[in-house]
Amino acid sequence: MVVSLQIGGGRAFCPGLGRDSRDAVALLRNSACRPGFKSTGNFSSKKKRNGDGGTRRGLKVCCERGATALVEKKGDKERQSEDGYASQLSVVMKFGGSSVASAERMREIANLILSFPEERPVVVLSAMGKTTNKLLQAGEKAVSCGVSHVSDIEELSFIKELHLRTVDELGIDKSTISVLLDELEQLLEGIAMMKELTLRTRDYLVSFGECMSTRIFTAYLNKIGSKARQYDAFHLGIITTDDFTNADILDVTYPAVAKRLHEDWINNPAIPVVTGFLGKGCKSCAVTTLGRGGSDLTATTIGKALGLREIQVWKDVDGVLTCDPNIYPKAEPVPHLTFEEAAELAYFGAQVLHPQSMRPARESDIPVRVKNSYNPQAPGTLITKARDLSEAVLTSIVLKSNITMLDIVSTRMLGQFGFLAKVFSIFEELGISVDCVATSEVSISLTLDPSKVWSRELIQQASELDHVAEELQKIAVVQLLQNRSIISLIGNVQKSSLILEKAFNVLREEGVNVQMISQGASKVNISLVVHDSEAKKCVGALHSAFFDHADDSLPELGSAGLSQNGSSMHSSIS
Ligand SMILES: Nc1ncnc2c1ncn2[C@@H]1O[C@H](COP(=O)(O)OP(=O)(O)O)[C@@H](O)[C@H]1O
Ligand SMILES: N[C@@H](CC(=O)OP(=O)(O)O)C(=O)O
Repeated sequence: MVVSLQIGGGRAFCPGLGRDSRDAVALLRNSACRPGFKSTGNFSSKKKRNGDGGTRRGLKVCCERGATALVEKKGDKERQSEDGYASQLSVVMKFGGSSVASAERMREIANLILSFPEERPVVVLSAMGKTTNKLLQAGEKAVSCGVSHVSDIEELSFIKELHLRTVDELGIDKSTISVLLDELEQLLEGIAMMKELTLRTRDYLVSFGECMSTRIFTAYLNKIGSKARQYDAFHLGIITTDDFTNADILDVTYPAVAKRLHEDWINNPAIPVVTGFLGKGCKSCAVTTLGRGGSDLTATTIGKALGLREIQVWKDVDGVLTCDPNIYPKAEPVPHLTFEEAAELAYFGAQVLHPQSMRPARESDIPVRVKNSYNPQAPGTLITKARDLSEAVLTSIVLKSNITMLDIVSTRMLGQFGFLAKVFSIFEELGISVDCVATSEVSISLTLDPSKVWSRELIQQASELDHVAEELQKIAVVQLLQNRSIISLIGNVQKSSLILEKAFNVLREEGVNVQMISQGASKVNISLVVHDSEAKKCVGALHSAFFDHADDSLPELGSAGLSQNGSSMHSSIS
């Protein structure tokens, strides 16, 4: 593109500027500066008064001779990072464990990143392959194996071998990770000595995975001539609550991360490579983790902090699929989702996205693209604020197994007020999170969120459930139903009657009794609770009915499932 750039009187003008001002930055950086004015790469956003009294946003560009050019921005509103600067970085590219599982995969990922020369990415990485699980298993074994046997722990040998082999195959220096491997062994010896693995230690233990993968990848990028800089999230400014193993990101994170990445880039541009999944506890200052799969949340947090154009999460599947492919292999990619649909899908158990990861993206309205690092040509799934739902019926089916359901029937008179409040105050007091709820005047069915008790010991979970039942029994008859599954139908709930009719026809044909139905205020999700033993069969049959024939016409009418109202079935469709 020919760009006429005049620098003089503090003003530069680029006619035909591309889709946003970052194009101008790229042009300036490369060749567009007038001879004698070489861009220093120091750009910041500035508002300029225009003729009719309004303001237009432009880029203040500092050039080598100290001249200042103002590049007018036309078109879209320019994105601002949390520290007020226009970000020089354009996208986040997050790669999950399977995308960085070996030296070969790391080479492919490096090529993939470099195949987008127009992008200036922030790279977020998970630990290599199964490293996180192996670290946790090693920690469990260390508790009981005795200090002198730590070096024999199979998982420790696996981790050492994998990382040393990777370093070797990539031709980078062993010292990149050897200190960390020594520290890891010492930590396991400490666990063996103490004979305990606290949640805090567990987080520190798993952090070795991301700390090693990012160091290896950064060294490799530098080796092949692409300047990169490694960051540990806990030193970058990702500040969290002190809820070890399931920490929440605090708002102070956004300006801190923006400032650090921005300043480093200005002083010495290099591709930032950040550890996913990790943070720093606000009070403890110890390493925390964001819950399993938390690197997705790291990516969207950085995207929001810097006000980037797009957040990409690269996985081992062609995007978000109509169903978990491990449950139903014929699942197909969903081209477009809203933040709300994606959040609901993740929250109700689709492993493909971390449950909290959509929040920062939605708050800053930054599109998230889910792509396949094994098949980069596949279009993937685009997640945005809104999409055309006029033709949409069902988007995806999600299965969450092994959940506990409670049927609670009041022992007081019909219509007794305060019953629901009392029940929920018991859950609040005990710090237990509830997933799905369906109510009538004197009874409640609900399911408990397993992710919130995921980190607790099984034994502790069992005694907590007993405690809940004990408290509830003071005001109600309580039935604890275990081994249940929630099947969530994510879709256009404007068509809920069609979805329910079709779904219940299918379930009737399968001879399955639904034990609870819940449709929340989000209007994108209808949840059905069935017994674990029937759940996979139901998902397969529902998928065939809704997706495999691409035929969403009304099913034959019949006395379908809505007329099944066993004692524990509630419908709270609003
Ligand atoms: N609806 C779904 N769409 C896509 N993948 C799903 C879905 N439900 C479950 N999965 C599983 O999620 C995996 C991808 O998520 P994850 O393992 O966290 O990726 P990564 O480690 O690359 O971030 C897939 O391999 C697939 O087995
Ligand atoms: N390594 C962490 C964090 C993570 O996000 O992993 P992945 O992107 O591979 O799901 C985990 O296994 O939970």
